Amino acid sequence: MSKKAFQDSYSAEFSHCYGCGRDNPHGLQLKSYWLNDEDKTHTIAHFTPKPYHTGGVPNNAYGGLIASLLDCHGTASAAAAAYETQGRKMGSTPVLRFVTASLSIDFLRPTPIGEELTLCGKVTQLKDRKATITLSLSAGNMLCATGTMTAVRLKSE
Ligand SMILES: CCCCCCCC(=O)SCCNC(=O)CCNC(=O)[C@H](O)C(C)(C)COP(=O)(O)OP(=O)(O)OC[C@H]1O[C@@H](n2cnc3c(N)ncnc32)[C@H](O)[C@@H]1OP(=O)(O)O
Repeated sequence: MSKKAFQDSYSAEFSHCYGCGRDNPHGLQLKSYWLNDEDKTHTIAHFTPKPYHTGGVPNNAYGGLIASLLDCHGTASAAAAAYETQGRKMGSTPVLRFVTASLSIDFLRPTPIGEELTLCGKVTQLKDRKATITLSLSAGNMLCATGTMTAVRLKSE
């Protein structure tokens, strides 16, 4: 994908996140995007779990991995939506950076290892510093997990 990922617009100080930091060689380096340029309401990311991401049951991904992926996709989606609402280019200052205040996940069925996963997000509410995001994770047409997140924008100081 040639488009710039949301996380690639994070400033250097925010680029070491375990889940999505481009400067963390030990991390997952998740990259999130708008689903398409016309409809900037839905976000998407992809990730293929490696064998060492197993939760112990052979060929099934670790639940913590799924939580990490949804965590980073959700906060990135919140940031993108906040910039969009303000009509600003992502990454421009003052920086709009969100952290997870709460994350609830339903693990609907086992998530396979070695298959490309699709993460989807939608910011359903954005009010002052608080965003509500609905999330999903699928393998092919199989919905494996859904989530709801509250993300809070960091104060500028
Ligand atoms: C940054 C780089 C990007 C990568 C991010 C990856 C995602 C992560 O893993 S982030 C790490 C995990 N998260 C954290 O460590 C956050 C720890 N918690 C905190 O720092 C604070 O509790 C924080 C920032 C969430 C909220 O504190 P504070 O800034 O004082 O917010 P506060 O003014 O109390 O509340 C703001 C709004 O959020 C709501 N809120 C705060 N906490 C919660 C919560 N746990 N659940 C639901 N709503 C909440 C409040 O009710 C309030 O809403 P409203 O405006 O409607 O009244």
